Amino acid sequence: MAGQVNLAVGCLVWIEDPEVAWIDGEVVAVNGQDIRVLCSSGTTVEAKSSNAYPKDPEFPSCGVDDMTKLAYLHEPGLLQNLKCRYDVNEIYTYTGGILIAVNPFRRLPHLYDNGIMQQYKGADLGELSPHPFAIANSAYRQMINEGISQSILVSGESGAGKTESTKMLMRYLAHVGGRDGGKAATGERSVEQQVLESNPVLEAFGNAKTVRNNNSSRFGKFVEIQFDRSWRISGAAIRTYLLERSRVCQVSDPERNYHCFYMLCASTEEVEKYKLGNPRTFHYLNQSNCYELDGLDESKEYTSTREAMDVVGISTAEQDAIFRVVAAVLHLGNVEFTKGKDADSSEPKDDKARFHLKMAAELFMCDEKALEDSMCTRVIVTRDETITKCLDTVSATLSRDALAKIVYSRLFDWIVDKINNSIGQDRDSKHLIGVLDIYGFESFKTNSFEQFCINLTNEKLQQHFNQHVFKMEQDEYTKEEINWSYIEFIDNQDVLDLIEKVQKSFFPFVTNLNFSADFVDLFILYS
Ligand SMILES: Nc1ncnc2c1ncn2[C@@H]1O[C@H](COP(=O)(O)OP(=O)(O)OP(=O)(O)O)[C@@H](O)[C@H]1O
Repeated sequence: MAGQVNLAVGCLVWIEDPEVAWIDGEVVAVNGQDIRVLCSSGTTVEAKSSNAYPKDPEFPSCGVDDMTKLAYLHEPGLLQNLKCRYDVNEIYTYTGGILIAVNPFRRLPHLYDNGIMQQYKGADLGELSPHPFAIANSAYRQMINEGISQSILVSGESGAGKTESTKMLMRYLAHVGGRDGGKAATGERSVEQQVLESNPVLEAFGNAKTVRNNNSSRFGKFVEIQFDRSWRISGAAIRTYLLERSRVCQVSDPERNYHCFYMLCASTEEVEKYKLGNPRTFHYLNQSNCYELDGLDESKEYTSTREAMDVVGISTAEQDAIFRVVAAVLHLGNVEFTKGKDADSSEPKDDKARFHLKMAAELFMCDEKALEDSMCTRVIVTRDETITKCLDTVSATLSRDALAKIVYSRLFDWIVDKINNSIGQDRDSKHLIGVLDIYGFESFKTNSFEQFCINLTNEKLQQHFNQHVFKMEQDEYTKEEINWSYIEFIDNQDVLDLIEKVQKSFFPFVTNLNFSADFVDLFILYS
């Protein structure tokens, strides 16, 4: 859009600003490609006309509830609209059939009560103010009217509010499709209640404090809500993707490891039972100086996580087993290595390392020597023989961390399976609504491989968004025979090539861990 409009004195424009992103003003002089702009802040700036974007003089002061109503669809125009709405507490805005949510960072309970849910029931998309309830309602209606399953994608940067939005979508679906009365009368928990109640458990093991978000989901989640012939919820399944495994043994300041580690260390009884202690004494936690979260009592969190586990059908014995593994992972991280007797070999460094090795083995319920060997040696199987090769201290440490990551991610998968078994799936269901909450990414100098994958998938989503919304608008204009210059939407080949490369290089490794099915699905979803 920039540079395509002839600017004359008196035109209103947007100019990029390094501090506030965009500033608006009026063109007061034009000299070829150079323009002088008197900004609304009172300053005068010189700019190239090719870098200026036209500003709509008739832009309504409270903005518009659908971006496609804007005169100019460029970045400053979209941001201005979102900001105007945000200033009057309107955090939701449509772009065609897509809902944009701006994180309010404070509770707005009046937006989500039962009365509001009731209002959206049956209303057409666009009839009422933009809202996640409207999106969920539209998916539910379309499923009924067209008889086909629906999916809702929730995407955005870390801390943008995806999980909160997902919870609102689920609450609405539970409201319109739930079996109120029925099971509740018998004291049994309904499917929708169980799906909502599984959140605290998943968050305890899959969420962590990051720079952006104190409760950041470090995994992607696809919740499938299944419906019966009378369009009532009859089953559900939670599928999780791409748990950030590297966080188990690598945490950068001021972030934290997964919440469950700190909760466990705060429970006096368990600390004694599992020979734990202050989080500062564990290598997997003390790489960062952040141990506490403002306003959060970890020992209370531990109790509520166990209560939430009761609710989703995880027995007390299973809960004990889960936390035993969490404690074992902490002990494992403290097993340091020193050079062994043979060349390029290694062994536990000292008595302290031996103690943690013994504890880890005890808690994993495995043989101590076998656990040591699994870290200090590598077994190579050839056609003719089996060779056991010693590992030096660096390789043994890498083996230890790999083991911790695999154990933790398997534990997470086990918990998800357990929740799914308890909720129960309706194998006969022909219709479902899927909600995909793909976890947010942050751009750091050294992103982990998991973050790299997420960035790729989000980039694909972004492309999908651009193509879908603006292509839809173009089609609409064509239908109405409005003169509209075509934009050609070309898939970003670089991104496609990169995804292909990642798939090829990553799958053999992933297959070893039995995660291939999830990855294939994920990539199919976005490819
Ligand atoms: N609609 C909302 N109302 C009130 N607070 C919100 C809302 N959306 C987000 N927040 C606040 O922002 C925080 C971060 O939101 P959320 O956890 O949903 O982000 P996210 O996009 O899922 O992040 P990540 O990808 O890191 O998991 C929440 O803990 C909450 O405090």
